[in-house]
Amino acid sequence: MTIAFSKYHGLGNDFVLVDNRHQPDLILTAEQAVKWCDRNFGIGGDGVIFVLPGQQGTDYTMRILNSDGSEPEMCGNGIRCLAKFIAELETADGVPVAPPKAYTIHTLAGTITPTLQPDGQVTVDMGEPILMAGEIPTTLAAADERVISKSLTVAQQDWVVTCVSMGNPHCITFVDDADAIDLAAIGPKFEHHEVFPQRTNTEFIEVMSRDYLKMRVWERGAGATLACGTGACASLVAGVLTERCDRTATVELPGGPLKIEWSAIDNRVYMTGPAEKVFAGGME
Ligand SMILES: N[C@@H](CCC[C@H](N)C(=O)O)C(=O)O
Repeated sequence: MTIAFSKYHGLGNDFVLVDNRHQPDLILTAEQAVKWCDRNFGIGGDGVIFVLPGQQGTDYTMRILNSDGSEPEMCGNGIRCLAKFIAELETADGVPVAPPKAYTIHTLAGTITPTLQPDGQVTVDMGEPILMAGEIPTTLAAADERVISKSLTVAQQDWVVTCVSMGNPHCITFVDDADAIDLAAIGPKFEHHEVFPQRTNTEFIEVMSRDYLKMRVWERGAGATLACGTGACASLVAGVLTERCDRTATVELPGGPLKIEWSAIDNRVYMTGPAEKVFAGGME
C-alpha cells in the first residue's frame, strides 16, 4: 500500500507529515517510521508526525515518532509544521483557511495551540514550563525541587545544568563557546545519563546578550538537529531562572532564529518561527 506524505521543515528540523485523520491508531509502525526517516534508504527526516482526530474537545491530535522510533510528548518545530499541514489538508477539503487561524492540538504534553500568522510564520502557545525534578523527570534533585545550576559529571567533565520540561525533558548547560562542543561525542552521554530516566534532550547555550541566545542541540531519539523548538523554549526559561537573559529573546539555532517569550502574566511560553513545505510523495 502506498501512503501519501508531505515533507516539511522548521528551520531545518525536518519531518514527514502523514494524514492520519481517518483512524485513531497510527497508520505506520515505529519500524516503518525509522525506515522513512533514513536519509539514505528512506525519505529522510528527524521524525514522522501524524495528524489524528481531536480528543477532549480539541480540533486535532498530534503524535510524533523520532527518527529512532521512540515517541516524544511534544515537538515545537513539528507543531508549526503540523499547523501548516492541517491548513493544506483543510484547503484541499474546500475549507477556507484565513490567517490568523488558531488550532487546538491534543498532544501527550496537553493541549498546544499554534496560530498561523498572516506573514506565514506560526506562533505557538507552548503552555507552562514544568520545573519540578520528578515531573521532568530527573533524579538530580528531590522530586518536588527545581533543578537550577546543579553540578553534573558527564564524560569525566563537570557541567552546570538546569533542567526544564516543555512536556518533554531538556537539560540546558550554558557554555562559553557553543561551536566548540563536540555534539556527537558528548550528546549521547547526556541523553543516556542515569539521572534522566526517560533520557533527555540537551541544549548547549552561549549567551550573546540578554535578548540573544545561541543554541546547539542534541535531541533525544534524533541526535544533532538543526533546530529544536521545545529546546529553544526550555533554554529561554533556563536563562531567565539563572538570571542570564530577559523573558523575551531570540534563540539562534544552526537552522535559523526563533522568537521566544516566557510571559510574566500567564507563565506560558510563546514561540514564533517559520514552517515550510518541501515536497510531497507516496511511500510503500
Ligand atoms: N525537535 C523537536 C523535539 C522533538 C522531540 C525530541 N527529540 C524528544 O524526544 O523529546 C522540537 O522542535 O521541539
